[in-house]
Amino acid sequence: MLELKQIGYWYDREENSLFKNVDLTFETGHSYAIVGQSGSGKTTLLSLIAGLEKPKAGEIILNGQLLSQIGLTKYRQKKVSIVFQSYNLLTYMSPLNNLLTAMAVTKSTHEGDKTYAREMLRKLGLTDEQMTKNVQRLSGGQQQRVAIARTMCCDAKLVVADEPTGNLDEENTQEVIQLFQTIAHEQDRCVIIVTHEPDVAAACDYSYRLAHHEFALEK
Ligand SMILES: Nc1ncnc2c1ncn2[C@@H]1O[C@H](COP(=O)(O)OP(=O)(O)OP(=O)(O)O)[C@@H](O)[C@H]1O
Repeated sequence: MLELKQIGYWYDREENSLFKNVDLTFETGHSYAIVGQSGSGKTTLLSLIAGLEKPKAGEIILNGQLLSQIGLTKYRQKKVSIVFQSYNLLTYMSPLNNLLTAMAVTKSTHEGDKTYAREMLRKLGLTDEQMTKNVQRLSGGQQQRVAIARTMCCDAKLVVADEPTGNLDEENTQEVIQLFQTIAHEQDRCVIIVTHEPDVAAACDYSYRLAHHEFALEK
């Protein structure tokens, strides 16, 4: 589904490349962890995959189309969905309105379908009452579940997450990992997670380690 071909990236000078000549392939129906030391460049790679930055070398190809052909704006709107450590919800809205807004902005096939949005939130463990109160009144684990439900309401087959369990306790971490597995396996999406947590990496189908400017498949 997603191919990275000979990707290289540096911030200041090419001699200081975080990584170069990276060839990676990601498929729908699977989850992938990206692990590696702090500062090695994991978030940077994710920002290239999310279309937030352009690679300095190489090409990113989605279903046979170059990202530059798709256009980064369209790519970010329709093709990729991002889950952040800090949830990034619209804090002045309810969970339900967060989902409806995302569905409208991304022109999801479920746009305007309140019943579907409610069903996703219910599936992720929110009560009818929690769905309609301000998101800031929910716990961190509940807010992250809303962020994941938002992804499930959008059509993007590619889901990227940067330390999505970084703010969660052990129990919520396990639940969130299972939700990502459901998104990958039951919704046939491609899930790519940057994580420091060995448990999260172990739960993913595959794990790539970034070390010495290269990615190696660990499992
Ligand atoms: N906008 C920027 N300008 C210059 N250097 C940057 C910028 N963003 C990140 N860096 C540097 O690039 C390197 C990789 O950063 P990145 O955040 O991708 O690493 P990471 O592996 O995700 O780290 P962590 O696990 O600590 O989040 C770091 O040395 C960082 O200081």
